[in-house]
Amino acid sequence: FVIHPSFVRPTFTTASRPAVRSTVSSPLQPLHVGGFDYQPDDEIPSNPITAEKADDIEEGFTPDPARLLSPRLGGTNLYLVGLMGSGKSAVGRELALRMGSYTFIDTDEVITNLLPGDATISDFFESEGEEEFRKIESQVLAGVHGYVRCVVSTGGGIVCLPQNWSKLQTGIVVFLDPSLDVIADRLKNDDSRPLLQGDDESPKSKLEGIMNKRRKMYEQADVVVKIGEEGVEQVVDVLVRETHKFIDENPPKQYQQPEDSADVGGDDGAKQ
Ligand SMILES: Nc1ncnc2c1ncn2[C@@H]1O[C@H](COP(=O)(O)OP(=O)(O)OP(=O)(O)O)[C@@H](O)[C@H]1O
Ligand SMILES: O=C(O)C1=C[C@@H](O)[C@@H](O)[C@H](O)C1
Repeated sequence: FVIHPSFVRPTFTTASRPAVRSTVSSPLQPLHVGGFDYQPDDEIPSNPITAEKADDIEEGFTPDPARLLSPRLGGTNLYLVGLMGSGKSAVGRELALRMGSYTFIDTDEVITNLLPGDATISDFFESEGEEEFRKIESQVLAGVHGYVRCVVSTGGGIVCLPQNWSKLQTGIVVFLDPSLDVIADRLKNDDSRPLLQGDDESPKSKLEGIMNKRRKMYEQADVVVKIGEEGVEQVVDVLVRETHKFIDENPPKQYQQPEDSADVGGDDGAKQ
């Protein structure tokens, strides 16, 4: 497999390509509609999607909180991390759809599209090894993080390389955390995850070994979504609620004039 770095760019499946990051001056925008307890009279930012929703509010319609996330994020990407089978792709796709103005990107899919012919990630692992895969994955993440308004489903091992965190942390990182039993059950008939192949150990015990090594890294995420038996829709609901909460608790930093400079030339508080 030879992948030239200049080809490591995401290909967008939606008609519109997201704007480049340099157009965003402030990552998180405050929203007058705070979390879920907005009032119908509150001002909604002038964005075609939320403006349309504002009319709905006046008619007593409750807007989808997922829609309300977009203006609060101001273009900031959401990165979903977690073990293989935790639902990053299924949940990420549904989330982007419900947010309305966000594009879904799956880094595993971007990598697969870069491989020749019908080659799969498992083929790449077999022929080039995990270390080479991690290099490509890092390059893909470096390409993806230059775009805004994306929900990014990442490969399960993306958290392992410290340099990837400098990219992930330009966005909000969300850890999807179902139990290992749930994951093992979801993947029992799926042979597309190379790290779970081989008869030496059961898939569940392999998952356990991988999780033991990675849990500390996954838990660096900004938002943790514990998952039981919830379906994809419900997981999106919880993710959206927890992300609103995260933004409430971590409001954008406003520019503040340093106290000293505000006093320059004044009568009181002047420096001696
Ligand atoms: N909450 C859920 N309830 C039921 N099934 C789910 C749920 N989330 C995901 N699934 C199913 O589990 C399987 C694995 O999910 P998915 O491919 O989204 O995981 P992933 O985290 O993206 O995995 P990988 O990192 O290996 O790509 C899929 O068949 C998906 O439809
Ligand atoms: O957990 C992992 O290391 C992996 C998860 C998948 O998403 C793929 O990125 C690949 O199979 C490796």
